[in-house]
Amino acid sequence: MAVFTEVPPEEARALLQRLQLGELLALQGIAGGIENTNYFVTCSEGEFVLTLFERLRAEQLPFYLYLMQHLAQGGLPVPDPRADAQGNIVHSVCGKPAALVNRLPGKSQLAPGPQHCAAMGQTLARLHLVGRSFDRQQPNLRGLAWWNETVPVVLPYLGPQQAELLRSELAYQNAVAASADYAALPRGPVHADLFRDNVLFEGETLTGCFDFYFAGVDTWLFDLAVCLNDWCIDWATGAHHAARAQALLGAYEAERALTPAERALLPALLRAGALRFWLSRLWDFHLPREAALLTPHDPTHFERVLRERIAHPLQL
Ligand SMILES: Nc1ncnc2c1ncn2[C@@H]1O[C@H](COP(=O)(O)OP(=O)(O)O)[C@@H](O)[C@H]1O
Ligand SMILES: N[C@@H](CCOP(=O)(O)O)C(=O)O
Repeated sequence: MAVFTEVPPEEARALLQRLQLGELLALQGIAGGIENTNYFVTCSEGEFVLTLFERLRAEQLPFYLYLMQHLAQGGLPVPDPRADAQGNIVHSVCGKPAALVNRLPGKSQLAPGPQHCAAMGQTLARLHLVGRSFDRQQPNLRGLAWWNETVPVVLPYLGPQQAELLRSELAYQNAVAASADYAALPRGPVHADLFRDNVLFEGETLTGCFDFYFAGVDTWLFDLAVCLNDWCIDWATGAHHAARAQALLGAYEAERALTPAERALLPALLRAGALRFWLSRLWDFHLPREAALLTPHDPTHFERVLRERIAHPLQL
């Protein structure tokens, strides 16, 4: 994690009191994640996760928190935010906007096999389908507009070959986004960061998906591409892993078949998914923030994934 803000026990006790969750038994900073401050909270009413939002504004939070509530009510294994007696699910802790959600069981599977990938594909398709009846709107704030703003910020830190790749990929993605096939892609709420470390398993059963704080309305295909780029590659080289990808895509399509436009644009959106995380990792690496427990992610990994996706476009 990151603990950007140290939460004194009395602040946690005050929140538990407002939410009628009983006595604080333990408060433990979490070493995982890079965006927000997270603590495991144990109290007489159970186990929870307290998140203090460090970069997001309070007005952005209802979209994420109500989306989680909607998906949880739709039967998906996602955290359900706790409300106070007035029904508020955005709280304030240490002067920061905060949420308290149930702690999901299980552990991340960082070396998933085809069965785990199939479970991920099935859950992702269900998430998309249940999300259709969610009526709030918020764009993916790490989408094309953000890429266009961020490329000039990170370019000065790059060597000539990296800079050329970044510029040419951005131009390519702007052209893709202007195409008729792209306009035809089905859209809805997407998680947009469903990496292995944001998913929990017990054995081969998927028991949790969390960290919805990059969610937004975007193409379902982008969400699928983000998953494939993390779950279904050779993690050392960034190369496509056919068996895991077939498992993930097959299980996804058993719930929702891809449209012709989606099949046509999957190679382009795999590149988009790699560009998005190369950019955010470059930003975090070269323009880091202070935090008590923060391990920045390696940007060169997604440069490799992007080069792989360009050199070997996926044929469905
Ligand atoms: N609802 C949850 N249930 C169980 N563990 C959680 C939950 N939310 C967060 N975690 C744990 O906290 C860690 C950091 O959370 P994450 O949302 O990834 O942080 P960040 O928003 O900073 O990226 C995760 O790796 C996981 O171990
Ligand atoms: N998954 C992203 C970064 C976002 O971190 P998370 O801990 O919030 O998932 C990456 O790997 O770059």
